[in-house]
Amino acid sequence: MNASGAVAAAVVPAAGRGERLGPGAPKALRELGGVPLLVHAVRALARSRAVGLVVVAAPADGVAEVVALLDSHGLDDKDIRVVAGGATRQESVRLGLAAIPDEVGIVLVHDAARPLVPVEVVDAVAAAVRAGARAVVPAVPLADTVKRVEPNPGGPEPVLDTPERATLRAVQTPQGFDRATLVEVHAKALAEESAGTADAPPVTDDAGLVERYGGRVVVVPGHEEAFKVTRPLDLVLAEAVLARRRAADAY
Ligand SMILES: Nc1ccn([C@@H]2O[C@H](COP(=O)(O)OP(=O)(O)OP(=O)(O)O)[C@@H](O)[C@H]2O)c(=O)n1
Ligand SMILES: C[C@](O)(CO)[C@H](O)COP(=O)(O)O
Repeated sequence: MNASGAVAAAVVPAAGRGERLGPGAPKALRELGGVPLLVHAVRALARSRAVGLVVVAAPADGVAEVVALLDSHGLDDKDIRVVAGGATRQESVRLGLAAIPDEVGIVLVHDAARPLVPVEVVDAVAAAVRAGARAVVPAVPLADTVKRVEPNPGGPEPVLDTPERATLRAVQTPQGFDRATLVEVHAKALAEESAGTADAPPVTDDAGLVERYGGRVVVVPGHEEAFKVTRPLDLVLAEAVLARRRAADAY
């Protein structure tokens, strides 16, 4: 714990291209309400008293730009560091993690692409790790029925089965970890990839790595406004949510 009472550091992977959002700047630098997604995401973390340090993994050719951007949005008084991200989300997280001082025991990983996560979710995830869980994910129940299919791009896809919806959750970030656990699973994954012995498909989140190596992951309630800006319609929704918050003077 540092002098401010904060117990956790956060890694913000922000080095993605945002291909699904369409042509333009890297997604983290695209604007929502006139402010880059990354700035919203960092502010959301900085609002939490649990978070004492934020490490941003920026596009590799955009580190100086991201430093200037964060400064110009008044975030220069926080402990925020910027490192070069990698070719995959997993690599960006690993590079961010390497920049966290050894004494930090709890690490949150939060997508720059989830700009509107409420501070209550950040606090709840950090509190669950502080209470002893090694890996914590916020998640929400699904609104749609989900079917597993045999992929057949461009054609009809035979349905294999329908998982029971009550047992499914859509997983968000920040995900929270005991630091040693997160460092260990990232190191194992890197070793397997380097040796060419990885025998499972790449994971899409950090908790997935913990699961892969036999660790226990628990879910806490997420929030519908913590959705990820992935496709153009998500940006339309995010603008509406932000406008509502601004009208309510919450921003
Ligand atoms: N090489 C990468 C790829 C992704 N990310 C980050 O991981 C988060 C979640 O990824 P996603 O939303 O899938 O972002 P992109 O990879 O940018 O999206 P797309 O797949 O549409 O290109 C984002 O904050 C993104 O910037 C990252 O830091 N480094
Ligand atoms: C980490 C994540 O946001 C949890 O839902 C998600 O797995 C990222 O996946 P993506 O393929 O990078 O969109």
